[in-house]
Amino acid sequence: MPIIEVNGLTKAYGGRTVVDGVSFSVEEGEIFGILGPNGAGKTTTVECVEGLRTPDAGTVRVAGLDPVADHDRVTLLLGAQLQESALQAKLTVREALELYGAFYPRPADRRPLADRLGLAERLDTRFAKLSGGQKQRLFIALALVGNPRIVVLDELTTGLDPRARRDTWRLIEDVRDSGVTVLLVTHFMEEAQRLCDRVAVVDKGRVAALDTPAGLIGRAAASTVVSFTPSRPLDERELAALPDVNSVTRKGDRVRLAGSDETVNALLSLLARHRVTAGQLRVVDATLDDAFLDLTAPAAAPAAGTATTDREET
Ligand SMILES: Nc1ncnc2c1ncn2[C@@H]1O[C@H](COP(=O)(O)OP(=O)(O)OP(=O)(O)O)[C@@H](O)[C@H]1O
Repeated sequence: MPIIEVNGLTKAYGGRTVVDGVSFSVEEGEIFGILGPNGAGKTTTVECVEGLRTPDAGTVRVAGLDPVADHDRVTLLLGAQLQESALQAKLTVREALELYGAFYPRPADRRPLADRLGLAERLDTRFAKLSGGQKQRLFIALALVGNPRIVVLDELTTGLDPRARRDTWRLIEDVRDSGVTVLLVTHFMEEAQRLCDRVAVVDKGRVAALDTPAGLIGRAAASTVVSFTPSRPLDERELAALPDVNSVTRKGDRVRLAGSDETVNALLSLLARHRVTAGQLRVVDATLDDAFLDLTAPAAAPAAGTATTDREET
C-alpha cells in the first residue's frame, strides 16, 4: 500500500482554484518530487498532505489515515520542515532539538542526530548565527527529531550556494537510505533530476506528468542536441530530412540540430558522404529542463532544441 495517496485533491482560495484534481501516490522509501513553476499549487498540495489545510474535494491518506481527521496520529508519522520564522533567533541548536523532540513520545537521540547532520559543533550556537546551510541542516534535524516515517521538505535548498546545496542533497539521500520516505517540493530541475525516484510535474494546479526523471526527459520533444561548424555549407533541407529531427537552426556558421541519438548517427554518415568535417562538434543530452519547459508551458516555451542553446554554446 502506498504511504501517501492523494486522489482528486482540489483546493480554492477566495473562489480561485489553485489545486485542481491532483492525484498521485508515494511508495514507502522513495524520494518523491513535486516540481512546478511558482504558484503552481505545490505548497498547497503538501499542506493538505500535512493536514494543515482541509481539501475542498478529493481525498488524502497518509499511511491510511486522514491528515485532517487523524491529525495527531499523522503528526507523529510525518516530519514537516519548519519555516524560518518558526524558530526564535536566540534559540540554540541544542534547545531547538530538545524543544521539538519534547513533542514526540519517542524522539530521536539528539546527539547522534546532530552528529549525522553535521551540527555537533554547533549545539550551543544560536539559530540567528547559523549559516544558510547550517539552518537548513537544523530544519532537516527538526523534521527527523520525532523519528517519522515520512519527511516533507519544501524548497529546502532555495538561497543556498552550490556547495551547501550539494551537501544538503547528500543528507536527503542519507535520510532516504535510512528508510524514511521523502516528499520534496522544488522548482530546481537539477535537484529533482539528482534526488527524486519519481516526480510529479504540477502546473496551474494540475499534474502535467508523473514519471521518473529519466522518463520525463524521454518525453521532451528532443532527447539529444548536436551542434557543429561545417567545413563548408550544407543543404538545410537535407539536414531537416535526417531521422527524428525536431529542429535545425543556424547561428553564424554554427549549425544546431535537436533530435535523437539516431539523428547524430545519420548526421555523421551524411557529413562523411559529403566529405565535410564538423568543427567543434558538441552533443548534449536533453535534460529535465527541456522536459519541464515542454510539459508546463508548451505554447510559450521555446522548443526543446532551442532551450538547450545556452548550455550547449558554453
Ligand atoms: N492562504 C492563501 N490565500 C490565498 N491565496 C493563496 C494562499 N496560499 C497560496 N495562495 C495562492 O495560491 C496559489 C498557489 O500557491 P502555492 O504556494 O500552493 O504554490 P507553489 O507552487 O508552492 O508556489 P511557489 O513555488 O511560488 O511557492 C498562488 O497563486 C498563491 O498566491
